[in-house]
Amino acid sequence: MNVREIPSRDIKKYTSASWVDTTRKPYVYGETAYIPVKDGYPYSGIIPERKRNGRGFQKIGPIIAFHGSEPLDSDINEVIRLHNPQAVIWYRGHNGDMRIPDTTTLYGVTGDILHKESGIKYHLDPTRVMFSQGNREEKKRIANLVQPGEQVCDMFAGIGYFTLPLAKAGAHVHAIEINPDSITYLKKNILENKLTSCITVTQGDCRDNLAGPYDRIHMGFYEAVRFLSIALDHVQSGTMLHVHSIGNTTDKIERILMESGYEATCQHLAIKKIGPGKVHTVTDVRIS
Ligand SMILES: C[S@+](CC[C@H](N)C(=O)[O-])C[C@H]1O[C@@H](n2cnc3c(N)ncnc32)[C@H](O)[C@@H]1O
Repeated sequence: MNVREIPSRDIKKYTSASWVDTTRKPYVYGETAYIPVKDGYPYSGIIPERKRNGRGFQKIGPIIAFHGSEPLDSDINEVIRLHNPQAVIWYRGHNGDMRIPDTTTLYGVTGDILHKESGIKYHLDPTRVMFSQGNREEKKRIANLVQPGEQVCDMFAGIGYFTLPLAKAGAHVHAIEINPDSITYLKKNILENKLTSCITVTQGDCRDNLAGPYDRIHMGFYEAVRFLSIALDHVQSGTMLHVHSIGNTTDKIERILMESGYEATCQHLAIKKIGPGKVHTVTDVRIS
């Protein structure tokens, strides 16, 4: 398929251009989009037609990560040919509450890399700390909700996945993280994005380090519901909590709110599919 390579952020600008072949879908990998070009129009490259059952992968900076079952040699060779990555890794899953990746390097050399997303720079080593591109839209949604000067707590801050977009949107963020490796990247990313004046970092268990009341509490952890009653000790009227889960846990959340004596409104949203029949979700809880 003939394509033109453009920055992904510009994709909407080209939807009605005369040269775009709208019968085919563009490929979007991180910051780059490959737009299918109609016959007879100039193109900048050729990529194979998307295979119906082709392997999906994530591009984290210059590293390509396959998730799920072990990729075939043909999958690996194809991504090397098309994307010339620094390394290709197989991400089998992650371990424990710190979400430490379980990976095998299939090609090249891994290490600290720079990944850019929505104008934010993230330093990380994807074999040491997790990164999910599927949360990109959720980061934008949350950042759009922020009012300048808000006091926000990010209870599971990691390397700054949500902390950095929240701070860039004008919040003051208390970022709590238990994994020392993630803390190292978090501090580096705060400096890199020039957000030192609006983020306070605490290394440790969020259950021991909350210091509310906060205007917003971000709980970006699939088991966030387990931490809800502790978070509720740090809210005030109007506080918004974003409680992540797998599947719909709104009933559980409403029960905890009731038992803790809080009135609130809940809105449940899907973020991404994470496996057969498994959806990563968020419930927005607004305390009355
Ligand atoms: C952002 S990742 C979660 C990604 C995904 N939503 C999930 O649940 O797998 C969660 C982060 O929370 C951190 N974490 C886990 N338990 C914690 C705790 N009790 N206090 C502070 N941070 C914690 C982990 O080290 C990890 O960096």
